[in-house]
Amino acid sequence: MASLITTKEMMSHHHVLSSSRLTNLYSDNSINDQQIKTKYQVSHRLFARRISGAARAVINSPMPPSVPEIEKLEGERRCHVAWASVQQEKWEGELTVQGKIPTWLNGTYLRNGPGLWNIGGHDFRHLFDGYSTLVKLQFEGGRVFAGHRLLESDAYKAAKKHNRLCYREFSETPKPAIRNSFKNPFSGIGEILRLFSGESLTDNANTGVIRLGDGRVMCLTETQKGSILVDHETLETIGKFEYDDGLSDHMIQSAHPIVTETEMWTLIPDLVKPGYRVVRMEAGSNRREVVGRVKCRSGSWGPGWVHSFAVTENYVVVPEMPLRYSVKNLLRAEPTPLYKFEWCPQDGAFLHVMSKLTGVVVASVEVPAYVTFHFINAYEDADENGATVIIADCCEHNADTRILDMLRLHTLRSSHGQDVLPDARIGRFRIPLDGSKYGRLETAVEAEKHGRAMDMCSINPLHLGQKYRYVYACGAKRPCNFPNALSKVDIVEKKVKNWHEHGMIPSEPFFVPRPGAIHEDDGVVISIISEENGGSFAILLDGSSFEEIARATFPYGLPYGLHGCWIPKH
Ligand SMILES: CC(=O)/C=C/C=C(C)/C=C/C1=C(C)CCCC1(C)C
Ligand SMILES: CC(/C=C/C=O)=C\C=C\C=O
Ligand SMILES: [Fe+2]
Repeated sequence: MASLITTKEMMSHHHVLSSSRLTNLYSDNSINDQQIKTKYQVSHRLFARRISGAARAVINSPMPPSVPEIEKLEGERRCHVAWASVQQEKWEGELTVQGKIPTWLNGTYLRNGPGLWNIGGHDFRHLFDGYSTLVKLQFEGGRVFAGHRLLESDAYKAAKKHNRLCYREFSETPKPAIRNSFKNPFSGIGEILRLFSGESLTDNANTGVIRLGDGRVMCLTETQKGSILVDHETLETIGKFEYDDGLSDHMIQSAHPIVTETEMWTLIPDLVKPGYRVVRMEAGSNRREVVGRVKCRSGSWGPGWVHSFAVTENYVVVPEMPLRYSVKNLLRAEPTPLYKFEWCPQDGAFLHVMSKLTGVVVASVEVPAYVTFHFINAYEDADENGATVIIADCCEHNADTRILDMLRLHTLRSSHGQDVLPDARIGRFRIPLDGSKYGRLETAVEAEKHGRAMDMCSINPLHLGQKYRYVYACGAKRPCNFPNALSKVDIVEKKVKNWHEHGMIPSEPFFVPRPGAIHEDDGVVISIISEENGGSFAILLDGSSFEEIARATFPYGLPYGLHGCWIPKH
C-alpha cells in the first residue's frame, strides 16, 4: 500500500498536479493567456502571504508580491478557493486546533466531492463534473489528523493517462480522439449502445460517501458504476463495489442511499419503462433485492430525476419530479440548459409511497411542482382525524430549475458577492394514505430566516424516519451567489440560528450525536470551510447552541465539497 505523502514531499513538484489548471483560477473570459498567467502567479503569491508557512509549501510560492500588485489584484475578481482545483493528489498531516474538541468525539469524518475540474488543458463546466476528492478529519483525544486524496476511479485514471476526458461526466461528453475520428466511435448507434450499456458513463463517484452496516465505506454518484470502496484511514481506493444482483444494467441509481446498521435502501430509475425500482441490501451482502416497483404517473418519456428520496419507519417515499431524465438530452454531446434533464411541469409532479414490507404502493399523490436535490427526513404522523399521513421534508428550490445552471463553474467563479442565488426553502409534503388524489406542499419555516437558501442538509441520524425537530443545512447571508452560512432550523418552534463569517463557503453541516445523549441536538456539527483568502479549516459547532467550539486549520485551501459520513472508532 502506498503511504500518504508528507508536507515535505508535497513541496516537491512530483506530487503537484499539472499546471493546466491555470485558467481555472479566473472567471473573466475576456482576459488573454498571458494575463491569466500573470494573474495566476500574482494570485498564488498573494495566497502564500495570507496563509501560513506550511501553506506556502503547498502552493510553492517563490516571492511575496509588491504592494501595487496586491492592490491591482484586490480590485479584480479572483476565483474563490471553493471553486479552484486541489493543488496536489494527496496530503496528510495534523491540523492546528483553536478551541477545544470534545473528548467524546473519536472517529473519522469523511467528505466526498468534486475537487479537480480540469484535465489536460480541458476545464470542466459544471461543479458536478469534477473528479472525486475525499477529505478526512480523524478526531482522536482532542487532536485532528486530516488529509485528502483523489479517488482512483477508472474515469480519473484514464483522464490522467490520456490527458483528456474519456468518460461521460455530469455535463461533459468526451470528444473522439483525433486518430480515431474517421471512425468516430462517439457517433451513431455505437455511442447509443455505449451509453445504454453504461460503458461510456463515468464511475467518478464524487457525490457522497457512506459507511455500510458491515463497516465497508463506499463513495457514490448517480451512475451505478460509480460505487467505489475506499479505505477510510488511508483514503486509498480499494476497488469497485460489485453488485451481484443483475440490476446493474439499469445504469443509474440515487446518489443518496439510506443506510442503517442493518440495511441500505436505494432507488434505481428505469429510463426505458419510466419508473423506479425500490431496492434493499442487507449489511454484509452485495445483493440488492427488489422490494417493489413504482410506475411513473406522468406521460413523459423519462422518469423524474431522483437524486435522493426519503424513508419513514414503514414506508419509502419515492419522488417523481417534473424535472425529468431526457433520453434526447442524454444523447446530445453538447449540454442543454438543463443538462440531461427537461422540465415538464405540464405532466404533473408526484410522490409515491411504498410499503417497505410488501412493496405495495399505498399512495400516489399529485403535488405542486417542485425541484429538490435533497430530502431531509420523513415520518408517519396522524392527521386531525387520527388517519395516517406521511410528512416528507426536503430542500426545495421553489420549483425553479435555475439552481442547476447556477452550479456552473463559470457562474460560481464570476458572480462571487452578487446576490444571484435563487431562493430556496424547507418544503414540507403532506401525503394522506386514505386514497386522496392530492398531497400538499408547504414552507416549513419562513425562508427569510435562513437567507432564502437551503440545501446540503443533515439531521440527527437517530431520528431517521421518525418525528424530528432539527435540520442542519447551508443557508445564506445575502448578498451571495452560493449558500455561505450554516443554519440550524428548529422546524417545530420555527426558529433559525445562523453561523456566518464574511467570505467563507461552508460545506454541508454534518451532525454527530454525542454518545448517550438524550436531546436531539446534543452533539456537534462538522463543516469544512473554504476561505476567501485561499485557506480552509474544519469548524465544529455545538449542536445545541450552534456556537463555534473549535476550528482546525488546514495548511492549504480545500475546494467546496458535497456529502460526508461519520465512522465511529470502536
Ligand atoms: C455530483 C452530483 O451530485 C451528481 C452527479 C451526477 C452524475 C455524475 C450524473 C451522471 C449522468 C450521466 C453521466 C449520464 C446519465 C445520466 C446521469 C445519471 C445524469
Ligand atoms: C450544492 C448544491 C446546491 C446548493 C444550492 O443551494 C447541491 C448539490 C447537489 C448534489 O449533491
Ligand atoms: Fe446530494
